[in-house]
Amino acid sequence: MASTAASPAFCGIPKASTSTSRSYLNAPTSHFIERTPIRRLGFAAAAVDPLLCYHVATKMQSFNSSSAKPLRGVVSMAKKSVGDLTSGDLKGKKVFVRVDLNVPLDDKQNITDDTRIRAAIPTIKHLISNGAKVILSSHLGRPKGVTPKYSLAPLVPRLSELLGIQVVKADDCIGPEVEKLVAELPEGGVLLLENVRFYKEEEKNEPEFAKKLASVADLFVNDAFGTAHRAHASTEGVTKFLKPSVAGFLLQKELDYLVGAVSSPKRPFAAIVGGSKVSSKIGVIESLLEKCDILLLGGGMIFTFYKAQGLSVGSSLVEEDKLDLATTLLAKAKDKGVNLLLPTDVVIADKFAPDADSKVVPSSAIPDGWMGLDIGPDSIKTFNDALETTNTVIWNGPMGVFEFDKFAVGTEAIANKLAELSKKGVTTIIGGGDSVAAVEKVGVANVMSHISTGGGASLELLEGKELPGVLALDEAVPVAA
Ligand SMILES: Nc1ncnc2c1ncn2[C@@H]1O[C@H](COP(=O)(O)OP(=O)(O)O)[C@@H](O)[C@H]1O
Ligand SMILES: O=C(OP(=O)(O)O)[C@H](O)COP(=O)(O)O
Repeated sequence: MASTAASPAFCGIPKASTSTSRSYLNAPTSHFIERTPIRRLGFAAAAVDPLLCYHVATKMQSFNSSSAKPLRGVVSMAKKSVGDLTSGDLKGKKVFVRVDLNVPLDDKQNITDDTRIRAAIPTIKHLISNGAKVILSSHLGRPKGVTPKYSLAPLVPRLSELLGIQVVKADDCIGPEVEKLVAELPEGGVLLLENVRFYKEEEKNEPEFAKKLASVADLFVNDAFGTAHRAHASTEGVTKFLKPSVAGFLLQKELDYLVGAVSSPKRPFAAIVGGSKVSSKIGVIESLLEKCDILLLGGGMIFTFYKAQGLSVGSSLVEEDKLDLATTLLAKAKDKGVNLLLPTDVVIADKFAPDADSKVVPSSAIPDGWMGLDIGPDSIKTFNDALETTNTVIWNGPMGVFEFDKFAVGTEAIANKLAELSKKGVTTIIGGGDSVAAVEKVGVANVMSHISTGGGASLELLEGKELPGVLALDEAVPVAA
């Protein structure tokens, strides 16, 4: 399924050969709005060297955006790593491992991008080779209760193939069946629990639920960087019941790069925010205004801003309860002198489909019944000109519904621009499953400075927020000088 030719940027992870766009063409609209369908990763598997830096900076504070000096206030908080654990710590031990296997599945439950599975492998292999009994936990999508299409069952064959052993799958994530399967697990065996979000207690981080999850294990490894910004039972709650609780290799690598990159960015520093998780990400814009010199908005994010300005947006994606926030953000950008650019033209469609009728219109002229699915050519030019002046760019969220070729132009143009800038020495950071999928689709992922598995997580890091899934982990024992 996967080619074996690993590019330098992918640091040893075999690259998937699956197509990422066609497989979404038959997906219902809700698929695109509800969850991020494509996951890609860069560096993760790379350095699974236990002697890597364990000092993970997890806490950042505000800094002055207008300053050309390095950003200040990054506090380093060293976290214990799975690489710190000896064979003696692991052999025969039941290890609860939180991974982010939130991969896209097509209508037939085929995995259309296995990057996040591949990204999880190094930590799991390390545990297996040290004789641990591995209990894997993940979410998939945003199910409301038990929802068969969000079962983790379709992941078992690929996981088994990549690990070279048969992974056992539980039908639940807690309860007697799980206890029995864990009891039967041999040293070096792997059990995959069912989607942890089938329980509402997961996202509520209910202690009793966390206790039940933890009850089958001896220690905890968190390797789910893409979910590290969520204080959920399986990311944060279980740490109250499992000691040690340590960082996995992927989590560690992501933080090592991202914290360094955003603590002292070369300026001008630009952020590009798009995609469809508007309510999750619009709040990030406020803190980006404190940190960035240029802010470019695209994707499904923009219509809430247009509507807040009194423009009609047809049937485009809008978060009605964020209109006031959008107005405030526009005013704040002006006050702070941040160059916040909204697209001046958009590609609109008469339906959410790859074969929709489409046309380019000014942002102020979206007719009723039409929806904006991409940024237009004038906007691409304006965005490219603004990006030309930058020295660091972080991008999360596609500029349009790039899964449909007709609406992929804006996203592909930005991907190409960032590739061009990267080759000239600009630091380019791409975060989020779909954004990374987009640069992959264009074939320029390899030239970017950093490819991250987490969109929301990387933005929250940039915001200066503490990631609860990291904060809850044990602190590293200081190394003697
Ligand atoms: N104008 C738009 N309307 C609806 N969905 C959009 C629009 N622009 C982009 N999207 C969708 O946003 C999704 C990605 O959003 P998001 O999950 O926030 O990004 P990431 O996975 O990179 O973090 C894609 O599936 C894309 O189709
Ligand atoms: O896909 C994810 O985040 P991302 O789209 O921000 O990269 C993670 O799996 C977290 O999913 P969530 O945003 O449903 O908590």
